[in-house]
Amino acid sequence: MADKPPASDAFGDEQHGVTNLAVINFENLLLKDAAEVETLYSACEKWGFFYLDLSGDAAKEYLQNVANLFSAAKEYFAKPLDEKLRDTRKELDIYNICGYKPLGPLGLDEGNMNRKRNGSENLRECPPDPSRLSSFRLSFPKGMQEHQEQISGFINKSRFMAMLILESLSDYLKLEGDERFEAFHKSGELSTSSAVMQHYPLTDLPSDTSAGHFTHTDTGSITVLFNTDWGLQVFSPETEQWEYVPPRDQCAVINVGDSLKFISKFRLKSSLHRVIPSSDRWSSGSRYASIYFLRSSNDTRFTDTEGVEWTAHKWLTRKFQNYRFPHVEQEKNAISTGRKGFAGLWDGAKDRAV
Ligand SMILES: O=C(O)CCC(=O)C(=O)O
Ligand SMILES: [Fe+2]
Repeated sequence: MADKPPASDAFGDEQHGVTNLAVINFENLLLKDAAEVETLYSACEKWGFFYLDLSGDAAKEYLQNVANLFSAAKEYFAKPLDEKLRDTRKELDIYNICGYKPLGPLGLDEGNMNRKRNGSENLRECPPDPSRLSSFRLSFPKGMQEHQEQISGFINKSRFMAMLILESLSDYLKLEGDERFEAFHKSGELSTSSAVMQHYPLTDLPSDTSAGHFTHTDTGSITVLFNTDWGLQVFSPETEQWEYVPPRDQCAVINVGDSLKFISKFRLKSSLHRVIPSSDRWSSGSRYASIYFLRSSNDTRFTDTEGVEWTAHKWLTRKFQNYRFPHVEQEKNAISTGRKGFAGLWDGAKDRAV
C-alpha cells in the first residue's frame, strides 16, 4: 500500500515547504494491486508527481545500476570542458541534443532567473535509431564509452518502469487497444525517448548564469528521475506555491509530461517544476541527476491546451526552441510552462509572490 513521507521530511526552507507526494510501491504495481493502481492514478490526476518506492528485491539490480551511473556521471563531468565539448552531436538533432550540452552562455537555454542562462550541463544518450545505427555507434560519447552497458541498462530498466506505469493507468481507465497509453509508445517506433545525466555546479558558474534548472513542464510522457541533493521544486497545483521534492532513499521521482497530459485528454497533470539552489540541503557544491524520459512515438498526434494540433516530434522541437527565447518571449505562449504569461522564475527574496 502507498504511504506518505514521514514527518521528518517536512523541512523545506524559510520560504518553501515540502510536498506531500504519494509513494507508490513498484512491486505492488507489478502485482496489479488495485488499491495501489488507484493511488497511482489519483497522484497523476492531481499532481502529475509521485515517488516510486523501489526498495524491494525486484529493483535491487536497478538501484545498483543507478548508483553506478552516478559514479560514471561524476567522473564524466569532472573532465575538462574541451574534452566534453567533443561529445556534442548537434548535427544529429539540434533540439534534442545528443551527447554533451554545456551550461551558461555556451549552452542554449535561458535559466530559472530573469536574464540568466541555464546552470546545468548535461549528457544525453539517445537509444539507437534503427535507420542510423552506425552513426549512433559513432556518436556514443567518447568520455562515457566504458560505461555504455550501465547506460543501456538504465535505459531499458527505466523504460520498463515507465511502461508499467502507463499500463497501470490504462488499466485504471479501462482503455482498450489503440486507446491504451502503451500503444503510443511502441518500442519499434521512432521516438525521442532518452537518458540524461545532469550536473549542477553551485560555484564557478559563468556570469549571467543561474544555478539550477529552468522552469518547465516535461515534454514527453513519463519521467523517471533520481537526484543527489535537494533543489527540485514543483509548483503545487493545490496551493499554487513552490514546494520542494526532496530525494528519497531507494525511490525514484516520477512525473507526467505534456504528451501524456494531451494523450489522456487532460485527465493527467504535467506539473511545472524547476531546480533552485536556495535550500541549505544542497550544499555539496555539485548536484547530479540521472533521468530517463519516456516520450511517445514521433508521429503521435495530439492537441494542446490552446487547441493547436501537434505531432510529438513537432511539440518537442517547438518546446525546446521556446526555452532558448528570452523569458518575455516565452511568456507569450503556454509552451514552456503550461501557462501563458507565467515563467515561474526564481526571485530569491520574494519568491512566494507569484
Ligand atoms: O534535476 C532534477 O531534479 C530535475 C531535472 C529536470 O526536471 C529535467 O531535466 O527535466
Ligand atoms: Fe523536468
